[in-house]
Amino acid sequence: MSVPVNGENRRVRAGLLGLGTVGSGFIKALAQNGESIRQRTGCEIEIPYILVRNPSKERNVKVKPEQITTDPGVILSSTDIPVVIEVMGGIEPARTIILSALRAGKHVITANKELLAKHGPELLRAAEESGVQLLFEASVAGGIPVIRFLQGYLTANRVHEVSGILNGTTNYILTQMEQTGQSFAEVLAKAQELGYAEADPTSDVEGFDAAYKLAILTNLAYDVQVSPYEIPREGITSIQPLDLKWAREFGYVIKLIGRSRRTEAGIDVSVGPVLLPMSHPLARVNDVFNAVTISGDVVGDLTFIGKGAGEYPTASAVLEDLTALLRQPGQVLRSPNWETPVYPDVNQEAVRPFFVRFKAIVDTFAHAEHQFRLFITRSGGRIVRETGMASAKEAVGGYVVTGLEKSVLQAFLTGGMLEKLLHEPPLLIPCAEDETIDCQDAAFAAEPGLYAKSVEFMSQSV
Ligand SMILES: NC(=O)C1=CN([C@@H]2O[C@H](COP(=O)(O)OP(=O)(O)OC[C@H]3O[C@@H](n4cnc5c(N)ncnc54)[C@H](OP(=O)(O)O)[C@@H]3O)[C@@H](O)[C@H]2O)C=CC1
Ligand SMILES: N[C@@H](CC=O)C(=O)O
Repeated sequence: MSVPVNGENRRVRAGLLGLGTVGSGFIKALAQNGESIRQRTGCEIEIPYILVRNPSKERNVKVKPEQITTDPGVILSSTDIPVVIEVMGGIEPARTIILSALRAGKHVITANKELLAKHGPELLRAAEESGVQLLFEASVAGGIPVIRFLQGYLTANRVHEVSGILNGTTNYILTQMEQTGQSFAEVLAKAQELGYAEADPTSDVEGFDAAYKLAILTNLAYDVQVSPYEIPREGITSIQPLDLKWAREFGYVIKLIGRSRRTEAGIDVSVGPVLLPMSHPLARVNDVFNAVTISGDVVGDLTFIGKGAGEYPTASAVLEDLTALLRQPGQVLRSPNWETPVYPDVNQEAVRPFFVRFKAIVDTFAHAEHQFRLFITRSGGRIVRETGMASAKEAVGGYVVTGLEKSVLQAFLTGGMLEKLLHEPPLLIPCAEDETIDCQDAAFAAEPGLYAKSVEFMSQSV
């Protein structure tokens, strides 16, 4: 099914699947910029049908009642609708509808990272077989054109690393918890209100959403197929305002980072919280902003920063995909090749600094801490930063430990005697490799006690 080429001054009908945060943003942005899009592409965009689940729901955007439908068939069977825009989310029925649209010769634009990460190869194959485009700029990092960059520009480079802040909700939560001291639950509710979070926010806070996006970026960057199920993943639900406060006192901020790197053994890929030194370029990327750094062998490092969620940034990516189709209805971007499955290289064990926090009732804390110090010294590690506080009932300590592998620390913290002494599971977060730690280690060696601060027991509650 063809889309009119530039300059034909024709009307293009697109079917919209979903009228939630992104769908409404799309309609509003189209109303705002439809005329300038027409001038630039020669096409007037018309949305004859919008698929929703609940037709009687009140909408925060103006659409005509006759546009609303609950039947995807009206869009799929219309021969004068060459483009389908899927912003409904979830796997089914989105997968079946997109496959039907592609097989019916319609171009598809989607924001659905979960679907792409889990079923991307099947969808891309269907698009190729039908000679149509499957565009998905909005699926990663909201308004940042990172897909376009990987797929449309970086063809001559060999990319060796892709990393960044890939989830707006968690970045918003971490920033707001630190800056306002509000609880996790309060800030999450605000992120939902702002339209940043997924329909089930577990996907955001447990790191699934970032893993889907990282799988898409990894597949595009290295022409492989990494399953999101294989990506080692940790979320932010165990992080408390106190951790963010102490991290800052130690010279860090906590960010949820997705990172994939080509190694000899395959792809080293992971999603999880990391303490970034304040000097790190991503340390100042706050609130709903995302950042993606791509490292190519010829170009070096490129970092993109922009809003990663919310109605307008995401609508912008969807609308840009649509205008790209109108301007260039043939092959818009390099065909992705996601046919070679690779398994993440999960055996990477780096000796790097780690932030550790544990809590115990006051009576047992001193014993727990003594065991911890003994273990660190005997294992050849060092505590280079420490702090703590206590109330009448419980005490908590925060530390930066160097010289040990994660598995060694983890085995001690979660197994055996220490666990029995603790109030709640301990927190263990890696710190980004950075020269400052080495410098501080040197100072610490020269002047013991300069950085290791004795635990202050305060009367305020923990
Ligand atoms: N929110 C964001 O910032 C971003 C979201 N995305 C992705 O965009 C997609 C949409 O997200 P978002 O707009 O936030 O989601 P919402 O939950 O706000 O909206 C989903 C819309 O799809 C409709 N819908 C859902 N399931 C069905 C179904 N089975 N049949 C018919 N209609 C259905 C809903 O109908 P009804 O209104 O009647 O319930 C609703 O209008 C998701 O894939 C998400 O991951 C990507 C980037 C950013
Ligand atoms: N829930 C997602 C929305 C955009 O992809 C996020 O918070 O990043």
